[in-house]
Amino acid sequence: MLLGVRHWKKRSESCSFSGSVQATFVKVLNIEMKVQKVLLQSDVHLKSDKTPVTVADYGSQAIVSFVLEKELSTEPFSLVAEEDSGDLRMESGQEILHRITKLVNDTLVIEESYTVATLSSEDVLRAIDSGKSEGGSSGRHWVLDPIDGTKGFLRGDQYAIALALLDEGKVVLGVLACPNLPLASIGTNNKHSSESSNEKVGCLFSAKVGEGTFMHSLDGSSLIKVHVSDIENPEEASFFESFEAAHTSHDLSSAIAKVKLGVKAPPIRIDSQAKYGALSRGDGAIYLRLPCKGYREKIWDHAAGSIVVTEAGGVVTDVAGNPLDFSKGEHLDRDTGIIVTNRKLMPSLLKAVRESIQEKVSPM
Ligand SMILES: Nc1ncnc2c1ncn2[C@@H]1O[C@H](COP(=O)(O)OS(=O)(=O)O)[C@@H](OP(=O)(O)O)[C@H]1O
Ligand SMILES: [Mg+2]
Ligand SMILES: [Mg+2]
Ligand SMILES: [Mg+2]
Repeated sequence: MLLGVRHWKKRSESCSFSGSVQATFVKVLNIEMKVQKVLLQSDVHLKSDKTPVTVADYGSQAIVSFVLEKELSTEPFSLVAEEDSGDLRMESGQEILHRITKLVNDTLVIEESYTVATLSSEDVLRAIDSGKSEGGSSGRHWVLDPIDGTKGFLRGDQYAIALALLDEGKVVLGVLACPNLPLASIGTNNKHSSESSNEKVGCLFSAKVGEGTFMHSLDGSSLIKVHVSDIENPEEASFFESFEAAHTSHDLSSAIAKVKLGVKAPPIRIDSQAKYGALSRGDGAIYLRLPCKGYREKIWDHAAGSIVVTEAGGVVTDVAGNPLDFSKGEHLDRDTGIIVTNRKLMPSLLKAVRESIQEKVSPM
């Protein structure tokens, strides 16, 4: 763990992102893993868009935001993050706010460099609302998904904590923690394999523009540079997609992968940006995300994952083949879907996607 933290610190100095932020980030993970085990139904709430949010989502956002702001006290601080305090400020939100405040204080006490006076509920609300920035094409903005794949988190499956840095609208840093992702490959196209890490679970991916992608184990015992699969024949590629059928069209991706490309392996369906992490180390060669028409993707669902993949040699585009544009505020500006693969497979994948979408629009 410490090895990963020191490594990150060295690579990130020019971006004012110190190792203690990373260390605290890892502490947040440990708390989330604990919360995941004991989570009570009463700790789960539905937001206005009917998606779930838990004490762990709010607690994670408060801690990461609090620590980042402290670390970066000498420069303007801007954070675009998923959660806001609206529901917590209502009468009905007081009980959950109390539990979040306790969780945040319990976590910060463990991290000695942040032992401040106990935070009040108002301090916690303020920390959560630090994430209200809108982002955009100028200056620097941190982008945080405190728990990506909340539905996976609640099932005890995959989830991620995703933090990225935008500079003039481009992603320049990303860190993706996947506490439930095995260190060993979960796919068939694995470039990365480690005999000794077969049983271990918990990976932290980090990427800085121009410097590649690294995978750290959460216990700090290993650190490796990772690369996407170099498979050229689509038939041999395995592909990732969302676990939740409501988040992507499983039928359309099956038509693209099986029918058009001849992919033989069944889809690997996992929650969250853990898909980007797994693809960056070559577990599979393709990630297809084809949401319902009208769904607008948020930048925090893709910023960290996309740099983790591109720095590992992969390509991330919309279905027209254009790079994702993170400079337009909290939404990606297109609603057409996202495809991810290696450079060799991208032309045939793009062609297959285009044809399948066309056939869906005008069935024979
Ligand atoms: N309708 C719809 N379509 C597409 N995407 C949606 C939709 N609703 C939600 N979301 C976002 O999906 C995020 C979860 O990531 P995945 O879809 O990759 O994972 S999974 O569906 O849980 O398998 C999830 O992230 P979190 O809210 O951080 O969990 C949402 O931002
Ligand atoms: Mg959510
Ligand atoms: Mg998310
Ligand atoms: Mg989230």
